[in-house]
Amino acid sequence: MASRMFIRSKSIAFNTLRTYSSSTKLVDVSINDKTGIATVTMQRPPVNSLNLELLTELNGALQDLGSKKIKGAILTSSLKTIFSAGLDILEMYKPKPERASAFWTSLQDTWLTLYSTPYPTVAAINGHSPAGGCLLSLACEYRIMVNNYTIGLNETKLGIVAPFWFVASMKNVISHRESELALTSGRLYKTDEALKVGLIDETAENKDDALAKAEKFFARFDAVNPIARLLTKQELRGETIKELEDRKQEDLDRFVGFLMLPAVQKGLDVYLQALKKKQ
Ligand SMILES: CCCCC/C=C\C/C=C\C/C=C/C(=O)SCCNC(=O)CCNC(=O)[C@H](O)C(C)(C)COP(=O)(O)OP(=O)(O)OC[C@H]1O[C@@H](n2cnc3c(N)ncnc32)[C@H](O)[C@@H]1OP(=O)(O)O
Repeated sequence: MASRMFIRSKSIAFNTLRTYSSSTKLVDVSINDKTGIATVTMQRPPVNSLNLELLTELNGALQDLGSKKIKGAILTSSLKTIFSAGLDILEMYKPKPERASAFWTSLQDTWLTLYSTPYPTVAAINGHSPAGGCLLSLACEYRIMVNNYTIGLNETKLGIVAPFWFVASMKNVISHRESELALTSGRLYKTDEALKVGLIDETAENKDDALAKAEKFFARFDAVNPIARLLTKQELRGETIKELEDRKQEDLDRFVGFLMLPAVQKGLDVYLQALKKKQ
């Protein structure tokens, strides 16, 4: 990507741990030379809502890492209290069909990339993570969440429906029963509740604690053959990936068609007004 800036800073004393860094406007990537761990940071204030541009940059960054020798990648946020507010509602509210198609395709592609990375992935969830934010976390292999925030697939609360691959992402992590209860009611779990049902794997005191715990997770693979690890991951995730690949166009058509329904637009309008009135 033309706007991407590559910096190699081996000789800079204050930055010796960050020998590779690639930063776009919305996504920062740094690789710690000592640990081999990449940190991918979403940085779209105020809430890291996932619009076409953020998704495109995120997908590009995750793909680039596939060609580097890294031990693992951590997905996190630059914001103090929000991991990601999910899909940018403004991409779905009164959309132009071409933009809506490009937007949804970029979400499908980002999920496919993240769900199938050759390197291990951890979501360091350092803030609220509703809907699309939860989806990104679910696509990682391990989730560590800072205390006192919320996470879940709350689509029904917006009058929209989580597509089959959102549902599959959830069902591959927590039980079918718990998924049904959570998705139909649009439940957002607090950190400790999410831990109880297995939606997250560990809690953390703060972001630094989450990053330290992510490093420990990657260390589990020190004594594991990387090819065996990757083939096992592919075996476990392959069916879900194939289903979206096979049904990509159908899923896109459903999304765009769904957005054009007056009742859906009305629901989004009400939700947006409620968000704004909150202050
Ligand atoms: C069978 C057919 C299937 C077809 C498929 C069809 C449809 C499915 C499609 C998609 C699935 C959807 C997935 C989603 O991700 S939808 C998005 C869901 N997200 C949310 O519900 C989160 C909403 N936000 C919040 O709850 C809060 O903002 C927060 C994240 C908890 C942060 O709270 P805080 O108090 O810190 O901030 P504010 O609430 O004041 O927000 C600041 C500012 O940001 C705006 N904003 C918040 N979230 C979003 C968002 N997701 N998109 C766009 N904008 C957002 C908010 O309105 C404020 O704006 P302002 O202008 O007032 O400053």
